[in-house]
Amino acid sequence: MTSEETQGSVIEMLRFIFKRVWTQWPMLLLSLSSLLIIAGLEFSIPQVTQRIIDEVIPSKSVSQLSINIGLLLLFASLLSIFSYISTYVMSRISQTAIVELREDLYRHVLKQDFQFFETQKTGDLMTRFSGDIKTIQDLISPNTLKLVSNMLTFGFVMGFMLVKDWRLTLLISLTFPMLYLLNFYFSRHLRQAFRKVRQSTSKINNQLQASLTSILLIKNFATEDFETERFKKVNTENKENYLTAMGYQTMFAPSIDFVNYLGVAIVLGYGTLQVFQGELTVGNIIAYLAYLKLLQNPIRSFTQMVSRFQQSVVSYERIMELYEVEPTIIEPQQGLVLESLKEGAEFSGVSFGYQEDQVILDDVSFKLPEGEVTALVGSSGSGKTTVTRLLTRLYDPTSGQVLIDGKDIKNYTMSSLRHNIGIVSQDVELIDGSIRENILYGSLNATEEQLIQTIEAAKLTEFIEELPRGVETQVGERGIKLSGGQKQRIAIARVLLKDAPLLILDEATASLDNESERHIQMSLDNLLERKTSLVIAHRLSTIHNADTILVMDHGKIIEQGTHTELLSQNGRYASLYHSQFK
Ligand SMILES: Nc1ncnc2c1ncn2[C@@H]1O[C@H](COP(=O)(O)OP(=O)(O)OP(=O)(O)O)[C@@H](O)[C@H]1O
Repeated sequence: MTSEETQGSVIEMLRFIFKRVWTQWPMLLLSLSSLLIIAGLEFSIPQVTQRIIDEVIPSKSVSQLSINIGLLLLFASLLSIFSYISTYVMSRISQTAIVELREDLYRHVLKQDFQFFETQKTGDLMTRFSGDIKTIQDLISPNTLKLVSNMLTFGFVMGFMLVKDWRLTLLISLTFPMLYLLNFYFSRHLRQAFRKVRQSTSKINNQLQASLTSILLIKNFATEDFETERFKKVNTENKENYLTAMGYQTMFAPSIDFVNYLGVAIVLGYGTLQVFQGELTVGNIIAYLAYLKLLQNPIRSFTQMVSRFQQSVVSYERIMELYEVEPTIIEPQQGLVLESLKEGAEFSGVSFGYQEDQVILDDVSFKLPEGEVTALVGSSGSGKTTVTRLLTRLYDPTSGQVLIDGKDIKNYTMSSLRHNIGIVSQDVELIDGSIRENILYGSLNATEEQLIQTIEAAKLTEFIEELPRGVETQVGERGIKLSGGQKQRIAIARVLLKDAPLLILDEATASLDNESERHIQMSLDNLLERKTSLVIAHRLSTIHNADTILVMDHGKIIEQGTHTELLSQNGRYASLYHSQFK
């Protein structure tokens, strides 16, 4: 990246931050006015010191001394009070801005297409939310504001010194270009180094996330050492990147210090010569040394800020990358609200691929008539789950239409469409909470009575009654404390309670033993009787009674009919069926 691009990003970042803090302008104004007062006070204190040395000491006047010491203490206490105000107010501004940013980003990320989450690494997303936002938070900090107050003081002091002794001021100013060059050199390297640190931190998070979510796989295959070795690699990479960054950062401060001492030497050397000639007083030199510090402070904190800026720009860009992603599955401008299902759903000439030039569904057409059970069977990978993803608009077809009640589903608002569809999928997803929270998820207004009826219908009553804490039992992260069948039944209960008119059961009875399957099948049959449904099953025994069975192969519907019709056709369905029941 060229330095112009870097500057562009810095300016964009500052604009971005400014927009976020400006909404709190009264607070910001309060903080800034405190800073102005602080700058004035910092400038005035050396004046008092100089007066004591040059005027009070020769006059030997105790009353003058008391007045000046009193003034010094007054300035010092005001300095403390205003520092407190500006720091506290700035912390509030920063916290408020960051909370809003985090919320905003969360909302933006949740809005993204399903595909975004399938391709994005969770660990990387987490780093952007935690680490990168924290870096921006550090930038909107009291320390940054301190830089503003230092700069104000710098302005006061430079003006004053130029008027007092322009030659000395110019001599000190000679050190400024050196500081600029040092800044320029280090900032470039620091920026690149911190980008690498962030990237390797993301890798660590990804690896952690991947192994913690696949812990069962790791245990079963006893791959702990293998995983630890992989972790060691990314961890070491992170250490090396961090050390490179630290190398630059630690070289940075001493180089700046050296140039600062050069300034001290100039003031002492030039100032003492002037005292020899009677042009300056000792008080002047002491005041100038204090002022030199006030000139150096901003540069010192500026140099610290440079590294913070480098990190922040990297983080800012990573956050912006997230903001720049826009969902492609979007709501219509004035979407129709799907109230309920009247005619049913239909796939009309639908083709689809997850990537360009990929054909997963090839000109698929079929109907899901209202109130009927339609079953979808076919070999693994033939595209059954993909059909359900198009029906719920997780993806849009590349060509053709998915219709509900005769209208393309793209016309409906996303929430009304999804409210009308209930899904029990292959991979049951439970939230980390109680059984109650899991069943009520999505139907928060359900009554206690409805909850009990649902538990009964899903054949969960006995299981729940045996638990010491009943429905309040925590299911553990990702339902780890439950059996596959229990999880499945909770998921079925959740959909039962949602009471959506269109149901998708994707291998809904997959993890159930014969006993529970019979139980659940009964309640599912009751449920299906009144609903329009699409049932995906590998076990053909579960779909005998379906009104229509669709047979899918390599993304095409190759047969269609009732169980008896399809058996008599002696085609693909018949051979699948016989292979399961011979
Ligand atoms: N997110 C994805 N990105 C790319 N390809 C995918 C994705 N999801 C599925 N596929 C591919 O699409 C094809 C159809 O997958 P799908 O899950 O629809 O099959 P299925 O019939 O439901 O299989 P199964 O019965 O095994 O669940 C498969 O070849 C699969 O590899």
